[in-house]
Amino acid sequence: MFETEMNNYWKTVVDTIQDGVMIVDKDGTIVSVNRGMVRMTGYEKAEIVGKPCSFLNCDTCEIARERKGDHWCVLFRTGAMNMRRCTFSRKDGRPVHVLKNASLLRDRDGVVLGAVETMTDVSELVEKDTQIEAFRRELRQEDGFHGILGTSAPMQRVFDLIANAARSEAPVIILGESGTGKELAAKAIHDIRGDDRRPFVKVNCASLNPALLESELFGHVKGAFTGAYRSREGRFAAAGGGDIFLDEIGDIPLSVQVKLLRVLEEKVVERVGDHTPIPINVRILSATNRNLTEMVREGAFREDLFYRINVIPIHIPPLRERPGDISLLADHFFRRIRLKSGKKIEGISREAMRLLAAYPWPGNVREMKSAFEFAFVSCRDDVILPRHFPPALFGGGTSPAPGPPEAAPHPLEEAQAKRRRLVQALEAADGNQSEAARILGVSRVTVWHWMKRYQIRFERKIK
Ligand SMILES: Nc1ncnc2c1ncn2[C@@H]1O[C@H](COP(=O)(O)OP(=O)(O)OP(=O)(O)O)[C@@H](O)[C@H]1O
Repeated sequence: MFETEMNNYWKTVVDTIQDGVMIVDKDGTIVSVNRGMVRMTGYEKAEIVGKPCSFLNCDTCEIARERKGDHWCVLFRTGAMNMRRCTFSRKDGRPVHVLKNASLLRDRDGVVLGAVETMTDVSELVEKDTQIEAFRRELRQEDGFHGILGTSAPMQRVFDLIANAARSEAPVIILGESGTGKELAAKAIHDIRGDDRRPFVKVNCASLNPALLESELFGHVKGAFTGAYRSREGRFAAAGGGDIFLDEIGDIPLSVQVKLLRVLEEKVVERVGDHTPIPINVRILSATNRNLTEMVREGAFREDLFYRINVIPIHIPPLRERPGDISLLADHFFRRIRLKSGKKIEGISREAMRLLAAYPWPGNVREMKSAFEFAFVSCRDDVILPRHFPPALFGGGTSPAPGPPEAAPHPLEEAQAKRRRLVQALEAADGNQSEAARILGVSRVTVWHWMKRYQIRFERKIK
C-alpha cells in the first residue's frame, strides 16, 4: 500500500530535484524528462519527448558514436556511466556543461528496457574555471617571463633564447643598451634551472680598478698587497657549482682580461699573491652595452677572450625597437610604484600614454621606471598627465638633475658640491653608473673616472 503511494509521489520527487533526469528507451528515444531537464535545455517537455537523444548534441555521445561498438551507445555496452563531463546544446544554442550519471533500466528478467540519465548543470563552475584561466594568463603576462615583461615579437624571441641558453652549460653573453634588462635576463637564465643550491654571483666589472677587480674575481691571500690583512675568497670560488655574472664585461682592463682568459681555458683560479691553482666549476654569464666586436678591432678587448665568452649571444633590443611593449611596461611600473607610494592616483591619462609611446627611451626600461618614480612625486592630480613626467620626455634637457661635475681641479668647496651631485645622481640611479651618467648628461666612463677621483664606491642595490 505504502509502496503504491510512494510510486505515485515519485513523479513529484523527480520533478522537485534541480538536476535533469531523462529516460530513454533502448533505441535512445527520449521517453520522459523531469522539470529540471526542461529548465536546463530550454525545451518544452513536448519538444523533447519522442526525439532521439542525439538531438541534444551531447559532445561525449558524439565521440562514443564515432567509435565502433556492439551498440550505438557506450552506455548500453558498459551498463553505467559515472560523473562523465559532457556538453550539450540548449534550445537557444548556448552550451550547457553537465556531469552525467547513467544506468540501464531492466525488467524483472534482466532484459534491458532503456536507460536513465541524470545531469548536474556545472556551467557556472566551468565558466568560473575559464575565467580563472584567463586571469591566470593575464597574470602570467603581468609577471612576464621570469620577471621580464614583454609581449612583442622581439622579446618573445629573447625569451626563447633565454630558455634554450638555460638548458646548456655554455657561456652566455647578453648584449644590449643600458637599461634593457640584461641583468634580469642573466638572473632568468640562472633561475630557470630552479636549483636553489646553485649560487648566482654578480660582479660589476666597471666599478673597480684593475687591482681590486682582480682580487674581487680571483681572491687574494693575506699580505698579497698593502691592505690585504686577511685572505679572501674570490667571486669565482663563491660562485662554485653555479653561475657568475660578469656585468659590464667590456670594461674589464686588458691586464685582467688575460687572467680571465686563463681561468676560462684552464678552469682554475689563482688567488692574488698565491700560485696554487684552485679548480672551479662555474658557468659564465656576461653582459655589456658596448660593441665588443669593435673593441676587438681596436685592440681594446682580447679576441681570444671574446670567442670564449661569446658562445651564446643574446641581444636584447632597445625599447624604441619594440614599441608594442611600452604600454605593458608603463602599466606595470604605474601599478608597482602606486603600491609603494600609497598615492591614490587612478591611472595614466591618454595624453601621457601617447607621450610615452612617442618617446625614444634612450635609457630604455630603466628610464621608464625612473620616469614613473618622478611622475608619482610630481603628480597631485587624479591621473598622471604628460607634465608630471621628467622634462627629458618632452625633448627638453635631462631631468632636473644637477649639472656634471667638471674634470678640472677646483677649490675645495666646489669640488665637494660636485661630489655631492655625483652621489645624488648615483643614488637616484640605484648605483647604476650608466643611469647616473644619463642623469648627469655625461658618458659612463666619465662617471667612473669621477667616482675614482672623488673616491666614491657605490654598490648597486639589489632590486
Ligand atoms: N623587460 C623588462 N620588464 C620589467 N622590468 C624591466 C625590463 N627590462 C628592464 N627592467 C627593469 O629596468 C631596470 C634595469 O634593468 P637591468 O639592470 O636588468 O638593465 P641592464 O641592461 O642590466 O642595465 P645596465 O647595462 O645599465 O647595467 C631594472 O629595474 C629592471 O627591473
